[in-house]
Amino acid sequence: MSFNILSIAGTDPSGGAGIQADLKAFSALGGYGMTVVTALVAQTTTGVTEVHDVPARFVTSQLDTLLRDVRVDAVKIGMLSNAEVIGAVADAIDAYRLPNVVLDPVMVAKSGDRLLAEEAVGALRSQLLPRADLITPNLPESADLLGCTEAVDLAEMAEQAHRLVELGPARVLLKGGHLRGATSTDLLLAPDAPPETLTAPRVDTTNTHGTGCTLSSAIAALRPQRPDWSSAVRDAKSYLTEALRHADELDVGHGKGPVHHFYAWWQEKKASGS
Ligand SMILES: Nc1ncnc2c1ncn2[C@@H]1O[C@H](COP(=O)(O)OP(=O)(O)O)[C@@H](O)[C@H]1O
Ligand SMILES: Cc1ncc(COP(=O)(O)OP(=O)(O)O)c(N)n1
Repeated sequence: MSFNILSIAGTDPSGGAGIQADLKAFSALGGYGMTVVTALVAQTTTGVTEVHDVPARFVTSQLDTLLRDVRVDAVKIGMLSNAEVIGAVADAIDAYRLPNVVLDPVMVAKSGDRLLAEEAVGALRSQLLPRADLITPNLPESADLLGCTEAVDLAEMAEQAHRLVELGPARVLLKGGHLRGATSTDLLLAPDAPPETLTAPRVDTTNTHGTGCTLSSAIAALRPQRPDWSSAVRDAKSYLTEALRHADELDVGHGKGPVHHFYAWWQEKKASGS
C-alpha cells in the first residue's frame, strides 16, 4: 500500500525548509510526496531576502487540479503568507474532505523574517485551527496565536497547550525546541487523552534550519502508516532527532545549515520490526 502525502507550503531554494524539506521527509519515510506552492521565497541558511506570494486564485487552481485526480492520505500545511491563501486552503479542506491535516502555523523564520502577514494571524486562528487534526506551533507561534508571552518552562507550555486545544484543533503538539537544557521536550495534547511528554536529547548543533518543517512533514508521512497520532508523532520526533544528529555531515551555506534527511533510518527501523 502506498500513501500520497501533500505539502501546501512555500519554497526554500537552499532545500532546508519549506516544500523542499517536506518532500525529503515524505520520501525518507516511505510516502509519495506532492506539493501545492503558496509562496516563492528567496531564502537560504542566512535568511530571507524576498517573498513572492502566489495569488490565492492560483493556489485554488493547483489544489483543484490535483485533488480532482489524486487521492490524498495526509496533508502538511506550512507557510501560507496571507489571509487570502488561508481562505483558499480552508475551502479546499472542506470541499475535498482532506484527511489527516497537520498544520504547522508558520509565522516567522528562525532568521527573524516574517512568513505570514501579521494581519493574517486572526484568519489562521479562526479558519484553519478548527480544521486541523494536529497543529505544531513552536513557542513564539503559540504566544502569537494566544496573544500572550512565550512559555518559559514545561508548566507554562502545558497551560498554553490546553488553551490552544480550546481554539478548535483536534490535537496540539507544542514544540519546546526554543527552550534551553539538555533535552528538547514537546507536549502532545488532545481533549480526550492525558497530555504526553516527548523528550529527546538536545543535539549540539547550530544546523537547525527546517526542524519545524521536517517534524510536521514526518508526522504527515507517518500518520497513515501508524495506528494512532501518538505513535506517528513519536516516530516523527525520533526521525527528526536523527536528522539533527547527522546535520553536521552536510556542508550547506554559511548560516544555520539544514538537517540531514537520513534515508536509511526508516528502512532500518522497519527491518528491525520496531
Ligand atoms: N538542538 C535540538 N536537538 C534536538 N531536538 C531539537 C533541537 N532543536 C529543536 N529540536 C526539536 O525540533 C522540533 C522543532 O523545534 P522548534 O525549534 O521548537 O520549532 P521550529 O523549528 O518550528 O522553530 C521539536 O521537536 C524540538 O523539540
Ligand atoms: C518556505 C518556508 N516555510 C517555513 C519555514 C520555517 O521553517 P522552520 O522549519 O520553522 O525552520 P526555520 O527555517 O525557521 O529554521 C521557512 N524558513 N521557509
